[in-house]
Amino acid sequence: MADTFSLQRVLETFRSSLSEKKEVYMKYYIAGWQELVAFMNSLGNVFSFISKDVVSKIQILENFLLGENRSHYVTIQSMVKYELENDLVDLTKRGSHPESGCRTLLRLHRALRWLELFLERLRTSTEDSKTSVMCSDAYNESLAQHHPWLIRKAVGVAFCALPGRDTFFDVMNAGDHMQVVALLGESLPLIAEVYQITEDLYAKNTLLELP
Ligand SMILES: CCCCCCCC/C=C\CCCCCCCC(=O)N[C@@H](COP(=O)(O)O)[C@H](O)/C=C/CCCCCCCCCCCCC
Repeated sequence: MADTFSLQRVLETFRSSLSEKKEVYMKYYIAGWQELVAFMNSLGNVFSFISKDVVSKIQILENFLLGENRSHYVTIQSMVKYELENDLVDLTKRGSHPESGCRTLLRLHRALRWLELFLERLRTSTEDSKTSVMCSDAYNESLAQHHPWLIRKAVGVAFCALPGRDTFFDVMNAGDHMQVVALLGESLPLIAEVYQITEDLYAKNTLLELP
């Protein structure tokens, strides 16, 4: 992974994650999250409890991707099929498979919706828009409904430490504000497509509420 965050690279990674058959390659999905975590780490220690959680989930998925059953973890579709056919998923309460690929990826999948909503707000924001408000509105509309009160409070505190809109635009390393807005316009449909494909797959297999 390169040192400097680049929105273009996130875009390329999510683009690479989609196969011709519209399956999602785990390798690139994870790589996309690694880029995003690198960005979050650059924001300071107040976000470390969030990035630690994402990193641990990435690690669980990477272990599957490199492990002895790796041939079943090439795409999200093959992972779901393999884990369900072999009873490797705790479907109603946590039991003998508390860290299945399906439940771990579901947590990142929900966060991808937050990202989509946040970036859309950033894309359409004006000079006086506040990143903390955009971030927390996107959070309340997505991830918050899956988090207990304590996490929601801690996340709310972290949002107050977010840098302003100009800093966000600069760290994306995509040129001036107009270029960033254009690149966000290009990236968002891709992120939305990856999200929707995963959402439909999980819905079809009744996996959207995995414990
Ligand atoms: C393009 C540049 C701008 C955007 C860059 C954003 C970079 C964001 C990187 C990561 C986003 C956060 C992903 C959070 C994943 C959360 C997964 C989760 O829900 N975990 C909880 C449930 O897990 P289990 O207990 O069931 O295993 C876990 O309890 C939560 C722990 C920590 C709180 C997570 C809060 C997420 C808030 C999302 C906003 C992040 C703000 C980042 C600032 C840019």
